[in-house]
Amino acid sequence: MKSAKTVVEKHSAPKRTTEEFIIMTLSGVTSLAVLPFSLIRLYQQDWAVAVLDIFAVVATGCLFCYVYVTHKTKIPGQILAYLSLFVVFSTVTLKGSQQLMWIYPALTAMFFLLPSNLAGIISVAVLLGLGIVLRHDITLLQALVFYISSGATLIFSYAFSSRMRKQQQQLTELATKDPLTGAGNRRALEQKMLDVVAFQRRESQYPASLILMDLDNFKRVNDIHGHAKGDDILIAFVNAINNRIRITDNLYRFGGEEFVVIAENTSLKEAINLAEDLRDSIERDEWLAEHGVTISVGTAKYTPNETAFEWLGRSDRAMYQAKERGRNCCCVA
Ligand SMILES: Nc1nc2c(ncn2[C@@H]2O[C@H](COP(=O)(O)OP(=O)(O)OP(=O)(O)O)[C@@H](O)[C@H]2O)c(=O)[nH]1
Repeated sequence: MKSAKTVVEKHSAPKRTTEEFIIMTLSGVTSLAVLPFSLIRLYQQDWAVAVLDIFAVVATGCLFCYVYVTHKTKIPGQILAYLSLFVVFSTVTLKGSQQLMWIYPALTAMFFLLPSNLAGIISVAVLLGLGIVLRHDITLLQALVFYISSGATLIFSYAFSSRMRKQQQQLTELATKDPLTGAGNRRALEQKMLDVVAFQRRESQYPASLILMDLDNFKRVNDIHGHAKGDDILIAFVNAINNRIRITDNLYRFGGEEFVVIAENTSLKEAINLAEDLRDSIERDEWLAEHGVTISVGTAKYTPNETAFEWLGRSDRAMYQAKERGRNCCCVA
């Protein structure tokens, strides 16, 4: 059994996610890049385009500040994507083909702000729309150059953004999942506990409980059946627990044969019932029973002003109590 003492207690400043970085870069650059043009349009008294440009500068500036302060990205990303297209489309409609080159950065940005397939569909629709708007303004050869160059931009952006998202997902899994069992790893557990404790300090009316499970006499199980079978048992155990808990509950591997369920919005009574259900489902699992697998369980509800370390420590002590009572049972802190 591992000690609970190494759980990180420090609240580090939240780091910027890739999405935040992308939206802040795009909105910041757009705001600064369009600013001189809005001033030129004002100077030229080209009011319609000046209003559009000033609108783009202010809106993208606001989006930058909003993401900087709140760290939220979903809605700001969508707004930025549609806003860029709207401004480019409107400027081309007002000023003609001389404004067409703005479509290239707008198209590229779309693929990093919206899901790749949606961005692809919208981009094709916008390119067709621009073709209709400019049908009397450009020659056939110019149209051909425009469609081939914008099509190439579109394909490149699609390929690059899809690949980036896939790699990002793989990296996230590597950083947060236990490679053997697929349960959340210790780092993910620590982060989740800090998040839950922070939430509990704001919204204490929603109870949260920890259920700490330790496989009994696992050393002996390994000695009898071999280490490889021991690994299979850990995988089967995680599958059995995942089949029983709610989708909103989270299962983490805390140490070698020690696992934690964080049950949010769950009272102590409900958590005690769940802990007993989990213990029972492992005992009743035919294959696990064949290998003599049982678990000892410690349950603790979050109490106000407690740190994540203290909370986990209480559930750890409850689990030790269960071991002392002869194993294959549940105790409450
Ligand atoms: N197969 C396998 N075994 C592991 C893994 N991680 C830890 N273990 C084994 O789990 C065993 C844990 O042993 P102990 O901490 O002594 O605890 P225990 O034998 O389960 O005894 P109690 O917890 O007191 O019931 C050790 O033999 C570890 O080698 C793993 O990833 N795979």
